[in-house]
Amino acid sequence: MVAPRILVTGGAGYIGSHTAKLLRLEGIEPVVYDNLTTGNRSAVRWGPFVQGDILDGRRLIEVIEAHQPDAVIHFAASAYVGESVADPAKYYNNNVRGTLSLLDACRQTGVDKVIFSSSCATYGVPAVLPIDEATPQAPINPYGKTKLVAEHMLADYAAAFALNYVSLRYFNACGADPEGDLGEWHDPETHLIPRALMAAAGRIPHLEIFGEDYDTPDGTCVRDYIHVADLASAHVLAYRHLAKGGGNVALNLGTGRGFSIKEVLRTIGEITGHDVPVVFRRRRAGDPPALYADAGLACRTLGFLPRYSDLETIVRTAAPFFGLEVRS
Ligand SMILES: NC(=O)c1ccc[n+]([C@@H]2O[C@H](COP(=O)([O-])OP(=O)(O)OC[C@H]3O[C@@H](n4cnc5c(N)ncnc54)[C@H](O)[C@@H]3O)[C@@H](O)[C@H]2O)c1
Ligand SMILES: O=c1ccn([C@@H]2O[C@H](COP(=O)(O)OP(=O)(O)O[C@H]3O[C@H](CO)[C@@H](O)[C@H](O)[C@H]3O)[C@@H](O)[C@H]2O)c(=O)[nH]1
Repeated sequence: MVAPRILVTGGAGYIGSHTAKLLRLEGIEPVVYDNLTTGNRSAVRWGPFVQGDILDGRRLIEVIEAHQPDAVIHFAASAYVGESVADPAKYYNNNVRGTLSLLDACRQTGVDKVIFSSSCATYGVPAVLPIDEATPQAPINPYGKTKLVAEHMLADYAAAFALNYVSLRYFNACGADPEGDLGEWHDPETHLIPRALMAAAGRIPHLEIFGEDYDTPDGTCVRDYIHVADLASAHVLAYRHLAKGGGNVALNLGTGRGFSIKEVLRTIGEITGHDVPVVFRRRRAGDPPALYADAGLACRTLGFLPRYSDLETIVRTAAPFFGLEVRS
């Protein structure tokens, strides 16, 4: 039997590169399609690389015709909440227009399975926690709105054309490849855990904490931190679900536990032996106070069970990329 092949848009990025590695280990060839705006060429090591933009529909069709993938995993997007508030045009263009361009290329070439990177940012400020998939989706920032539009596009294309999909609503991706091959390499880096590790390592003078006056137990934002290796495994499971004729579905990918910024910093101090120097700033626009998942549906539908997503393992795997030793 010929090995399955998957087109991985955004496969040079953080979550995409970890997923490409796992696909290869699982006997599936990842063909990475990425414009390298935030991704790294050096992170593409487990299959062919094509440099291209999802907005370029003609090129997408050429690449799909050349490689004949069985499915697409669609990571490529602009993905910063704060930036999306300042520059919504960038987000509507890349995330909405880009996804439309990709879905049209799939339709024209007969690719009928799509796994999409959605986000808990589509829920906005939920009335009830934890967030299950029936929670109303009312995003409060342009980034979350573009992800919600893309989810709607998938559902409408699936209803009208021969398309099957899984939308995966990730909570906060973090950590690094447990074997040390890949990490989170963004420039500039904006995410909490890498910024905190940079501050602990003395690479930046301090971590800025955006808001200490939220209605949360210690006043800082609460998030559900899910290890990137667990996210990668969910994509393999989602592909297998579609390959065996499983139905269209949107699933939360989280742990079910929320941690405040201060709790994250405490774990970093314990594991690395370095305190994180902090300064407090005002709230960042577009941030909900608390987000954590009810992750039961992904478990029931895909058999998804996080293995690496405790804060200690997250910090242990990520810290070495910032030159920090971890305590045994
Ligand atoms: N990091 C998180 O916590 C998180 C949480 C929820 C959802 N997501 C979603 O997961 C996906 C991957 O996120 P990430 O953290 O790995 O981000 P990332 O920035 O590391 O990866 C995105 C990749 O897409 C590529 N890309 C962007 N626009 C493109 C375009 N027009 N054409 C081709 N390639 C393009 C980038 O070069 C990069 O390699 C995104 O869709 C993001 O919205 C991320
Ligand atoms: O230097 C920093 C960086 C972040 N934060 C705060 O830490 C929390 C987490 O922020 P960040 O790591 O930037 O993640 P999110 O803004 O939650 O967004 C990430 O997680 C979302 C799901 O929650 C994804 O959809 C996005 O793509 C991804 O960037 C937020 O309260 C931030 O305000 C700080 O206080 N200081």
